[in-house]
Amino acid sequence: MNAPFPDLPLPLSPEHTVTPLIEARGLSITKGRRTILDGVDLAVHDGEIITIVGPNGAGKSTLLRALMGLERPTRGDIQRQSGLKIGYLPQKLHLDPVLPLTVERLLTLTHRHSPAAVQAALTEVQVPHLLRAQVHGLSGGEMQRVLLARAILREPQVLFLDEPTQGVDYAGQIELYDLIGTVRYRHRCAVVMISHDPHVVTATTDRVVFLHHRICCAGRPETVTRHPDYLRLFGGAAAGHLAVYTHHHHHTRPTETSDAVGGCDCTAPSARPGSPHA
Ligand SMILES: Nc1ncnc2c1ncn2[C@@H]1O[C@H](COP(=O)(O)OP(=O)(O)OP(=O)(O)O)[C@@H](O)[C@H]1O
Repeated sequence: MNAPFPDLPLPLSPEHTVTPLIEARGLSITKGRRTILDGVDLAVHDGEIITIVGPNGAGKSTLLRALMGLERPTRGDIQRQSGLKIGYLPQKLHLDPVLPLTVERLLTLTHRHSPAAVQAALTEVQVPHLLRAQVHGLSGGEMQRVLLARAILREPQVLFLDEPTQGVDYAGQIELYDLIGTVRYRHRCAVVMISHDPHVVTATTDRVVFLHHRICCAGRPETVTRHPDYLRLFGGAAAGHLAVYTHHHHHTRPTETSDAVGGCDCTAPSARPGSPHA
């Protein structure tokens, strides 16, 4: 596994370590009587890869959508750098299974891009041959690469990826995470992604945020994966996998990421009134 562009230090410039691209403070979202997010503080800095992990229904997609501005906070606020350009790979794309749709058309459906740009994006995600393929005939891994191409075509400053490796086998997942790492360097963008498989992702990320409606712990992958709350939910096997698949990217990170923070009460469901566990 080669580290892409290992000589390029990140974050990209000192001022970016000070002013985040996006910052959520005390973010809470309730739907009906359910608390989906509860007092989440999270800053996204230029050039970093943040991975949000957590069990089903923990609020990961809701947090991603809130950071993008697609969900309104019930409490707290989210600051976004003005004119911020984002790219989004959604968890589900609702496409009419009856209508024929080529990859080329999918990539230009909502935004105009030159044929050269479309071809370049497909080449970057290593599926240049799929330009004229029908979307409905793509494999899971091909579809995720096409959706990644669609997201990077917008030259985003922040790339939001909601489970980018779903439907992809284990070896394919590692390749895809490597590709995401390369995209981050090539496009100089931050990446915020959700993963269901903390085993694989930990080595490709600068910072892991372990979410269970609130942030249970956050920090560098090797620290979070040893956190008692993390081990309680994902099991000790996670730490073992980390040893198998480890990158050694030599770049700097914002200082706040240097240690795991936080403590989770997710094993004490009824601890707080109005908690989502109640
Ligand atoms: N509009 C809504 N109304 C009521 N509940 C909702 C709504 N949207 C999401 N939820 C609930 O909020 C919880 C968090 O959903 P979310 O999709 O953010 O979780 P997640 O961590 O991404 O889950 P998964 O890993 O299964 O994709 C879920 O229990 C979901 O059913």
